Amino acid sequence: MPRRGRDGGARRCGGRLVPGVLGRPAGGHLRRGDGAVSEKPLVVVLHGPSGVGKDSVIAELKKRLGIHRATSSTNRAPRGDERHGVDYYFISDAEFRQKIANGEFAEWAEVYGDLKGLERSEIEGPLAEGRDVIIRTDVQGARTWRKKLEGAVFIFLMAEDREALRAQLVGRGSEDAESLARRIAALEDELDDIENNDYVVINRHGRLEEAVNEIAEIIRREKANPNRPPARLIG
Ligand SMILES: Nc1ncnc2c1ncn2[C@@H]1O[C@H](COP(=O)(O)OP(=O)(O)OP(=O)(O)O)[C@@H](O)[C@H]1O
Repeated sequence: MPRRGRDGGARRCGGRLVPGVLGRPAGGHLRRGDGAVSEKPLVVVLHGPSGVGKDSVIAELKKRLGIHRATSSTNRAPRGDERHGVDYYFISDAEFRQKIANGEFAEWAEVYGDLKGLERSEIEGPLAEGRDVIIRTDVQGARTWRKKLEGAVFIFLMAEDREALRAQLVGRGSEDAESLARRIAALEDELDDIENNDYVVINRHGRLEEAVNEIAEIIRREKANPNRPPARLIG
C-alpha cells in the first residue's frame, strides 16, 4: 500500500508507521481519467486502546460532518445512563436470535455472555443515502471488519505515549486482578495490530481538536480517492 504524508504525517501502513499530522493540505476532488469527480460515501473503522478518546472523536465528527455512527445491538439490559439507539439498540434475546436467523447482522459475537452485533442496515442504509459511516470497534472487531468490508478506511487512534496507557489502566485501581490482566492483554493486542491499519492518528492530551481535524481530513481525502473501491459489505 502506498505511504502517505510527510514530515512525520499520518501514513498509510504497509511498513513501519510514523504517526503524526497529515503532511500536506488536500487539494480539490481527485479526478478520474474520464474527468468524473469521485465522491463516494465512506466507511471508517475506528479502533484503539480503551480510554484513548474514540467516543470523544466520533462525537465531534458527527457534529462536524454528520457522519453516521453505526450503532450495535445487544441483548443485555441498559446500564447507568445508556440510551436505546445511542449506546446500543437494546433488544430482547429472542429478537436478537431471530435477527441472526434472518441474516440481518453483518457481524455478531457473544462477549462475556452478552450477544452483540451490528446490523447490515446500520451500514448499508446510510451508504445508500450517500452518507458516511463510522464504526467504533476493538481490535477483534477490526480484524473481522477487514474481511467483511471492501473500500473501508481503518484508523487506529492512539495516545501519544503507550506507557501512559498502561499506567492509566493500572492506576485506575478499580479492577480486580483478573479484569486488569484482561485489559492489559487487550491493550497489547490493540498495539500489536497498529500496522494493519491505514492510518494512525494520535489524540494528544488537551488537543482533541487536532485529532478530529486530522480524521476529518483523512475522510475528505479518502472520499475523493478514485482508487478506493466503493464501500460495501462483502457477502
Ligand atoms: N485529547 C484529549 N485530551 C484530554 N482528554 C481527552 C481527550 N480525548 C478524550 N479525552 C477524555 O478522555 C476520557 C476517555 O475518552 P473516551 O470515552 O472518548 O475514550 P474511549 O476510547 O471511547 O474509551 P473506552 O474505550 O473506554 O470506551 C473522557 O473523559 C474524555 O473526555
